[in-house]
Amino acid sequence: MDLKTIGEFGLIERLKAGAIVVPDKVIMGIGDDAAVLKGEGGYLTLASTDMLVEDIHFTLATATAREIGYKTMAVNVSDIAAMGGIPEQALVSLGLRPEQPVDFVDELYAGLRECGQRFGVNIIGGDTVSSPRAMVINLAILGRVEEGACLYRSGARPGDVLLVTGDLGGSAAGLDTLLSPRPAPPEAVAFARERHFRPTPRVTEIRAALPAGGITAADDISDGLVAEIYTLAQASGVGIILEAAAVPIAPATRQLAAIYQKDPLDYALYGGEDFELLLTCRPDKVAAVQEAIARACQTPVTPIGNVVPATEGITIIIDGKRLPLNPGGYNHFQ
Ligand SMILES: Nc1ncnc2c1ncn2[C@@H]1O[C@H](COP(=O)(O)OP(=O)(O)O)[C@@H](O)[C@H]1O
Ligand SMILES: Cc1ncc(C[n+]2csc(CCOP(=O)(O)OP(=O)(O)O)c2C)c(N)n1
Ligand SMILES: [Mg+2]
Repeated sequence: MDLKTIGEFGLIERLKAGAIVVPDKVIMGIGDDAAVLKGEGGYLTLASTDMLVEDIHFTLATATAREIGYKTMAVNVSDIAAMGGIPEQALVSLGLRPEQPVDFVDELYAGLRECGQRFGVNIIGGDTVSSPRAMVINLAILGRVEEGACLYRSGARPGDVLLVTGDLGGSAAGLDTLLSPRPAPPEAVAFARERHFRPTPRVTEIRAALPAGGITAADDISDGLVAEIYTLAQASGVGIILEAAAVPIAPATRQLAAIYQKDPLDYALYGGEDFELLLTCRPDKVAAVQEAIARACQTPVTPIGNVVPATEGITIIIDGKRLPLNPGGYNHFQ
């Protein structure tokens, strides 16, 4: 049996067995955006890692070293945000071809530091090795969250409202403009490429929202909204109704979808790499959460659906009809 058969998530399921040998400090191991460990001073410790591989996550033909660095830090910070946490420390590991210019690595680190500076993350170590072919950059991140405030994927309950920060599909639209350039309004292209290369991890948003209370679960959108809805629903043992018309899509993303003859909803549902937060919230707290985030920043927070009992399944309302939500999204190996 090869990896294509079981896919990325089938593989991760297998890796869980026997992984924890000293459970004392482990509150959450494999299975959420970050691992959760017992910490000190009223805080839990968060730990996560994400890797970017040449020609899978970026191509050197379309991405600058600075963009690759920025994005590597941002996607990791996003995993800490998805736990409700504050990012703090990073370790960076590089696999580089010997011919790669030194300037490239300098710029990569400029990007890493730029994003690190923005979110208060130190680079405290890492590893450097040669790689015969694809370039690889891995970042491991540590953060912290107050005991009792940590947000898991498993906390959603029937009756909760499904919320999403920002807007969706911009990153996928940006990828189209990079991989197959077509004549398009420069502002739309710039917007979408910014979404693709410099996503904003939603730390400010979630930190502002937590004191309002009522948020029951969180997950960041790396593999696509639908993939994360399935992940969250499965972890929480619930069903979901997604309201297609409510999914926030920026005008620039719609413009590009028209140019690429794509359905903008497809970008938003299946594109991935938006690094927005998918949240569930008790219905009586939605307004308070929205107000708390509005006080802290400009990022919109949009209700896009409802949590229902698992027996109702995972569905989407399109044009007034409730249909099964087709699973899909990014899966390494498939
Ligand atoms: N090779 C691996 N060994 C152990 N745990 C892994 C491995 N790959 C992924 N995981 C864990 O599986 C879970 C799901 O991973 P993933 O879907 O990549 O999360 P995310 O989308 O938040 O990065 C996480 O808890 C992650 O730490
Ligand atoms: C050249 C190129 N092709 C395709 C993509 C799209 N893409 C690559 S990985 C990915 C999903 C997210 O990456 P993953 O490693 O699964 O992140 P994680 O879920 O671990 O956070 C997407 C949409 C891209 N960014 N660049
Ligand atoms: Mg991952």
